[in-house]
Amino acid sequence: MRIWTPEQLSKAHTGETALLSFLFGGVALIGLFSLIVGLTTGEASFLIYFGYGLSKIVAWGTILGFTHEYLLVGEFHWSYMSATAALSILCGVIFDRVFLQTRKHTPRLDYLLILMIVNALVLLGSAIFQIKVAALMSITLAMLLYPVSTVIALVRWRQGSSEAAIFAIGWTTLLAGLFFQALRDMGYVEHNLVNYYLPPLSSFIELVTIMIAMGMKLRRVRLLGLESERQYRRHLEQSKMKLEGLVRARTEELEKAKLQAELEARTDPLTGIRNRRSFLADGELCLKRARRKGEPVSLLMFDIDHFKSINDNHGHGIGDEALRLFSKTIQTKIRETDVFGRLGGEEFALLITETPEDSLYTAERLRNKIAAISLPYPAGSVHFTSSVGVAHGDEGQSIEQLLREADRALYVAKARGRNVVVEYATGHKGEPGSEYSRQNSVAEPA
Ligand SMILES: Nc1nc2c(ncn2[C@@H]2O[C@H](COP(=O)(O)OP(=O)(O)OP(=O)(O)O)[C@@H](O)[C@H]2O)c(=O)[nH]1
Repeated sequence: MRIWTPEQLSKAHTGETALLSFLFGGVALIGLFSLIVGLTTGEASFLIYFGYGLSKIVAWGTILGFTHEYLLVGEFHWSYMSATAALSILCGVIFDRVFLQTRKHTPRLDYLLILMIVNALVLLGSAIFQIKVAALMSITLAMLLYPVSTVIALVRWRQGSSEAAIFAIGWTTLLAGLFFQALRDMGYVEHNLVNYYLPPLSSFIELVTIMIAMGMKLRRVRLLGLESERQYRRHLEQSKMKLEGLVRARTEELEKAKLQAELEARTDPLTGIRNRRSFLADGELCLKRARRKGEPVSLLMFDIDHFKSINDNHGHGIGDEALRLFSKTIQTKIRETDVFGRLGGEEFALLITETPEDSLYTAERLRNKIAAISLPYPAGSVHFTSSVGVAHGDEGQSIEQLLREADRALYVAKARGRNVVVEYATGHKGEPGSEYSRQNSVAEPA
């Protein structure tokens, strides 16, 4: 028993009021802060924490007697304390499950938390229906199960969650406060002002500590989000580069295929020289260029003599080889600017920028080279000759006209016994028999 002087009483009352304002104000502030963060970030744990803070204000307000003093004046009943304690336990355990993600990471221990929730509901029911025995049993079980959250927090810490360690400190502080209160209520600890407010203070410290743990978790989640965003961007960049590489490679492939297709469209597959279409196109260009420069142009048309008999006597393979050797021989003896092509079958054409005399000399030279070809054959070698018709582009003819003229000269060459050069003489047009003025006895130019 202690007798207070009025000053002592006033001083103690002021101190008590300051402490209570600090505790309840602090809890209210934390609750409000959680509500705002929960609403702005959409984080469920902050909203539940707001409920937890609110339930603490109600529970401690009732346990410390303020509810009966100010709200339910003259209506004290034990069940109020049980009901508010049940609500506080309920909110606290629901928060633990969400914050520590026990269902996902510690599924077995999670059953104990579910048991705590069920027990809290039983306590609430006992309070509502005022069944004292059930309430006492339920509150005792709740106290026994309280350390489970600390154990789970330590397990989660071992699993790598650093904020779980802070949570464990906070929850253990609360445990210590509740244990101390139980000792005090059972008479093991002295009933004084400090001991009276120690449990709510520990509950307050728990609330602050867990708030820190929540901040840590929020930061970690934010960093994880940033990291995964960075990884996603990097992945996107890599995919983009890969795709660009693929597109580039595909474009190059298509470009190559296009060039190849163009080449094939212009080339005779057997001899590798221009085909008829390509010869006509390039020949026309060559004609125009020569006219623009004032250069003379001549067209030489070749036809291998008795080619059918080569096929018939030695086989089609040798015939093909003869065509290849023929075009190779001509190709190696002409200039790069000359236009040479296979018109079809055993017929070839060559457009050269030379004077009529020089072109006849070239025709004769080439005819001789062809006659000298020796195509190896298992039973010896194959020889062949070629007749040549020459036309000169001196009257502005088109390439087709020149070809027609050279073809007529070639026809005469064949008629004259083959292996000769015959020139289409434009100057004698209209005079029958005299238009093919020259043959293989053309004189070499000086
Ligand atoms: N091996 C082979 N033969 C071909 C090819 N193209 C055409 N020929 C053959 O060439 C021969 C041409 O025969 P003709 O038009 O009668 O002429 P030719 O036997 O040379 O007689 P002349 O021209 O009068 O001297 C035909 O038998 C064709 O089948 C080819 O690409 N390869």
